[in-house]
Amino acid sequence: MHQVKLAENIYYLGYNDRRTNLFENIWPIPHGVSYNSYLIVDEKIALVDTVERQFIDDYLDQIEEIIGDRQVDYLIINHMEPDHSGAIKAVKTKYPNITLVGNKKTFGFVESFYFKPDNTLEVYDNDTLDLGKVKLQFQMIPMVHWPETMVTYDETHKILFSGDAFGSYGTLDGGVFDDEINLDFYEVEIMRYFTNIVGKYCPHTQRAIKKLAPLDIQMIAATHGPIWRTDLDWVLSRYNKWSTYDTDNGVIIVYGSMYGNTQKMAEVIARQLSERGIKDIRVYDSSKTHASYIINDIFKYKGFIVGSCAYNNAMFPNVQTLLTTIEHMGIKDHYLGVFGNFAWNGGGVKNLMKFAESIKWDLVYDPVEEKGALKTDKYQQCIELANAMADKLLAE
Ligand SMILES: Cc1cc2nc3c(=O)[nH]c(=O)nc-3n(C[C@H](O)[C@H](O)[C@H](O)COP(=O)(O)O)c2cc1C
Repeated sequence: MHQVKLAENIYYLGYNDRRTNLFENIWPIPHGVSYNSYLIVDEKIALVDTVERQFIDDYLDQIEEIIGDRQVDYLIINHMEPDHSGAIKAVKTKYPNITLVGNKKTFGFVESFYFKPDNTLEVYDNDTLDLGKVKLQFQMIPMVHWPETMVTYDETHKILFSGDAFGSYGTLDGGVFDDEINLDFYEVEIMRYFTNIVGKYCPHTQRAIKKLAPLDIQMIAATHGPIWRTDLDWVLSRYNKWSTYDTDNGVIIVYGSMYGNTQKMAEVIARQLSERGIKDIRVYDSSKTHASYIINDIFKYKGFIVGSCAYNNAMFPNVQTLLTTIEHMGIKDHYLGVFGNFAWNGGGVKNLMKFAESIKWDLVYDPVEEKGALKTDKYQQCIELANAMADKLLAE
């Protein structure tokens, strides 16, 4: 097997998952995902995180191929989510004297998921661990994106083992380091990973970025996606932009429509936005496009216009699911427009307005609600809604 090294004695031990359709059983991963673990072979031997359980056998074989009959002394647990902690039990069984390195919260999770840990090293901010040539330092970055999350910094090689922070969807198809890969592919995958998985924790991400800023980081080795050793700014600048809700001047229009009346309103609004010079307009049918992609675009563009037909006194179910996810993520700082369609007592727009009240985005125009086919009066209001959105965006 190829041995991929980050430094003379630091090995990449990663696996590509091209079988799983939904990450966390929610988010589509048509281009798969990698689970990255790292092995540091020094006077002491340390693993940094493990892999998803389907890869356990080969993972243990790979470790043995590198270290022979030496023992692994430390397992550093930056993050306990099972896609990285899945092999902990197997590693402990194979190397029973191993010391688990984590923080106060880590070991509680180890007990919840696997076993009561007996041999542990509890670390705090700035604590260090000496492996011989390699000196490791620990920093806590809670809620990026679990409570126990921490990062491990190799002071000797200036490598940041960052856990899920700076991770990406997408398998590593041969290329492992950023300079081995055409990054256009990851442009989409890394943003979707951030917005889907870490997006709820933007303030925590900002705190983490500021906390890690004083470190001289020459390489970032995350638990998913490429290892960054050449253009670190590529990933750092993007994480910084997204986690500050820094959006561009575009509009996402999402609708829920059974028979096309709500869709028609969406088309009118989209065309008027275009006539006003807005170039980035994305129109999505909530039944067709997974929330993963729509949420991703909400992190890209400042304008969001949502429409729904009335459906059993409520809004269209797929729109409801999307809005619940957006609300739950607490995405901030957008312009909002609302429209819909009904036949008797409504339910769509009424409930869209509840979303508007709770999300507290800037509602640019009164909600537009048509009964059945789009007629002149409401057509005009769709135009005015689009104009109000364009006015806001063009004034930015
Ligand atoms: C299953 C179903 C449930 C509906 N529930 C409501 C409702 O609760 N209130 C209402 O005013 N109209 C209701 N309607 C009527 C639709 O909202 C109306 O026909 C609307 O024009 C559909 O918009 P669309 O063409 O975008 O699907 C319902 C229609 C269907 C088929």
